[in-house]
Amino acid sequence: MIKKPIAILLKNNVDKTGFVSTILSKKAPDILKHFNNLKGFLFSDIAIEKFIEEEYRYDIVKVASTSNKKLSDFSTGERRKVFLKYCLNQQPDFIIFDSIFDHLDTDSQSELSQNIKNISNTIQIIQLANRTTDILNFIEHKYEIKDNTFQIQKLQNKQKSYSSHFKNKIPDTLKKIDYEGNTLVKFSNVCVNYNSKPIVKNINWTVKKGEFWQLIGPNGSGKSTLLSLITGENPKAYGQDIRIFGHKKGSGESIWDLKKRIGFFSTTLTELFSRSQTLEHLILSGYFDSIGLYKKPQKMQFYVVEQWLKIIHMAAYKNTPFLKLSLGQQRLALIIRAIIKQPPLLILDEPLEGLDDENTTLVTQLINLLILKTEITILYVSHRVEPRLVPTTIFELTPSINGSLGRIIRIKD
Ligand SMILES: Nc1ncnc2c1ncn2[C@@H]1O[C@H](COP(=O)(O)OP(=O)(O)OP(=O)(O)O)[C@@H](O)[C@H]1O
Repeated sequence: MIKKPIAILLKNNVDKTGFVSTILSKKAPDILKHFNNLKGFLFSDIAIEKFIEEEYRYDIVKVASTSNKKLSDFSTGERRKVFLKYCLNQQPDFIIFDSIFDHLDTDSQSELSQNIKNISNTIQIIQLANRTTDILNFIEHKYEIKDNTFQIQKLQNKQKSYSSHFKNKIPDTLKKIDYEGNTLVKFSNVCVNYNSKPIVKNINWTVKKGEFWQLIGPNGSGKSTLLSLITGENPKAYGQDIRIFGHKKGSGESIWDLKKRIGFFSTTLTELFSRSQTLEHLILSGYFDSIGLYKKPQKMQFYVVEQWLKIIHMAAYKNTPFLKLSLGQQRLALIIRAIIKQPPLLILDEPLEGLDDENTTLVTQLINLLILKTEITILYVSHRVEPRLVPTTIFELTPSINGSLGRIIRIKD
């Protein structure tokens, strides 16, 4: 008989990978002991990353074999959908679903919730969540793990409220990188195709100093593609009418000139940091726009990082190798890395994914403070509605057969 589904809330300081591996290696503790006789499968970002790496290393298509497309060529949301199919094909006795709503648009979130509910009739489900609001509403057995003893306790129903992490100010940086102009990004009739499939069509978009934009649209509509045209990582930018910081794309500006003025965070960034650098060095590398730390930072830069580590309650992890931190901690650190130099343009691609309730509050407060106290322009991508985050303007992508079309929605002046 299939036992009832259970949900476990984990704080970001919990070593989730370690916890999952105790279950999959049949060493599950406490109330999970009965899983030790069963075959399990993990549905998570980390599992997906492992398959991406394998497909890349052996140049194979393993997961989406029917479409013959590598996982890396799907958008983050699409990847999760094809991975779920693969997961079910393995016919496990139980599935651990981790952070299920991350990267999914609202329709896909409801579809997946319904799918998991149906699956739970035949396969035992363990849902791992970082945010209380993410726990599936049909799950009655709710628990929490607060630290790396992996002790499982009944989840308290009372929601905790978190006070301000900032005393109305953020750590100052050494020397701000200024941009004199007023227009940071200007797209005129921009179109992108991949393998002759149109992705975005005739995009007209102007981003000005101090604005706070949210980029929305369903999975695969082209949000990350637009951002990669700005950051200089997409060769499709050439030959288009795109002006970044007043320079026309392809007019001779170097990628370093561009990187200097942009702070960038995406959940996919974690994949790039494979060497064993410490948390402190990782954040410091934000001053130099490099993946590793190759220059000696100034004393003041060390000091600023120290201030930030205190704010995010991670001072004790200063010398911990970045890859030893939990995924939520890694993401929080990468957000601070993007902000540390206080660039004119800050791009945050799904900054709240994988954060627990407390860290979500922290990053929300931080974004609001940046908007209130600095001239930083923020482009922010999220599928979630965060009531505490109110962008000034929304750029919405709506898919069409000829590629997604853009629409601007002004919220407030
Ligand atoms: N290198 C590539 N080769 C082929 N197709 C690609 C490539 N990169 C992206 N695509 C496709 O382009 C489309 C847009 O992808 P993009 O990542 O910009 O979407 P998105 O709106 O950010 O999606 P999500 O919300 O799921 O993150 C998707 O259909 C994706 O499969």
